[in-house]
Amino acid sequence: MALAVGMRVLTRALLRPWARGLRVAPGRTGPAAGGGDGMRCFGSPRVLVEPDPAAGVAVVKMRNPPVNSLSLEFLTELLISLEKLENDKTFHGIILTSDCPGIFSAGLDLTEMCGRKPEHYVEYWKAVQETWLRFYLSNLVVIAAINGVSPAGGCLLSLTCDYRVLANNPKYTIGLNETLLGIVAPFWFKDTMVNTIGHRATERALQLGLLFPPAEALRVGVVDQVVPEDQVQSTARSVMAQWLAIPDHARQLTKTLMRKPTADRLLTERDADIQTFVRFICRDSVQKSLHAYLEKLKQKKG
Ligand SMILES: CC/C=C\CC/C=C/CC(=O)SCCNC(=O)CCNC(=O)[C@H](O)C(C)(C)COP(=O)(O)OP(=O)(O)OC[C@H]1O[C@@H](n2cnc3c(N)ncnc32)[C@H](O)[C@@H]1OP(=O)(O)O
Repeated sequence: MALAVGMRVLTRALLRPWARGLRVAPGRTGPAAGGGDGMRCFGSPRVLVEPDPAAGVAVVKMRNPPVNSLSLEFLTELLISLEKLENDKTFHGIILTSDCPGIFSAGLDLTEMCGRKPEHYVEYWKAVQETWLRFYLSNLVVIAAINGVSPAGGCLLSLTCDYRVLANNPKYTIGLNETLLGIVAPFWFKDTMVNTIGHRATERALQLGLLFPPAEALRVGVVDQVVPEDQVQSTARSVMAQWLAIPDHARQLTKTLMRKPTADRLLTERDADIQTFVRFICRDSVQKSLHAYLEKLKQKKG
């Protein structure tokens, strides 16, 4: 309880400067808006929220084209949407999905980690930490409907969810591929993966930077279910119904029991983790690797 309140205060303090100037998307009644009860879609430029109040569920669609890279602004908007839904007693569950065809999320925004000042890296890393903490510890049931490729930070975001449904498309790979970029997944990325697939599988996946296609992702346990692409949303909804049928207080306390030790490790080492990130990302060799990787992505088109 104290942790939840502390985190809210912290989020508000962290978000205030970034949130300035954020526009709320004009409301419209969407197909998932719960029929005739008049509740409208809301959100922000990069996050569309489709509420279904009758079910107590909101579909949160990431729409930061072209690849839903997790920029500072996008993370801020995601956090604001999450907080808004958590504070509204109508909602007990969120389905996190993408509005960008074929891409769940390309992970952390490489342009936030390249050629910037150290102060920017501090601000960015705080936002990445906060996003992980808030999603990982959310009292809501959070289900990822993974309808696209999901490397690195995109995979991490899905690992904060309580359940992952992946579309069965061989292009939709998922994993923590940081080593392929010449960077190292921080301890809390690693811990989240260990909690999901175990130590040995994580050791292999992280060292080799493995991006698992659907069948492999299911076999190793990175995702809980693989379904035909046109059934991802409906499957996420039926899974949500099962989770929401459990007495909420018992489920929430159990989630906290399972996840708090992992979250506490980052909470106690937060500042040190920021320093580690900034020192690491400022290294010439790391900047060179990231620039070269971004260049390779751009040249792929040519
Ligand atoms: C001590 C701790 C230290 C460090 C820890 C740091 C942790 C980092 C974790 C991360 O998340 S790093 C990011 C890892 N992400 C990736 O490796 C994914 C890279 N992207 C791709 O593989 C592909 O873009 C895609 C498979 C996601 C999509 O492919 P496709 O549909 O063919 O699109 P394009 O490749 O043409 O990309 C379109 C456009 O978007 C830019 N872009 C792609 N990914 C990112 C990204 N993560 N950040 C920023 N920008 C990205 C790409 O450069 C293209 O830009 P244009 O200007 O050419 O349009």
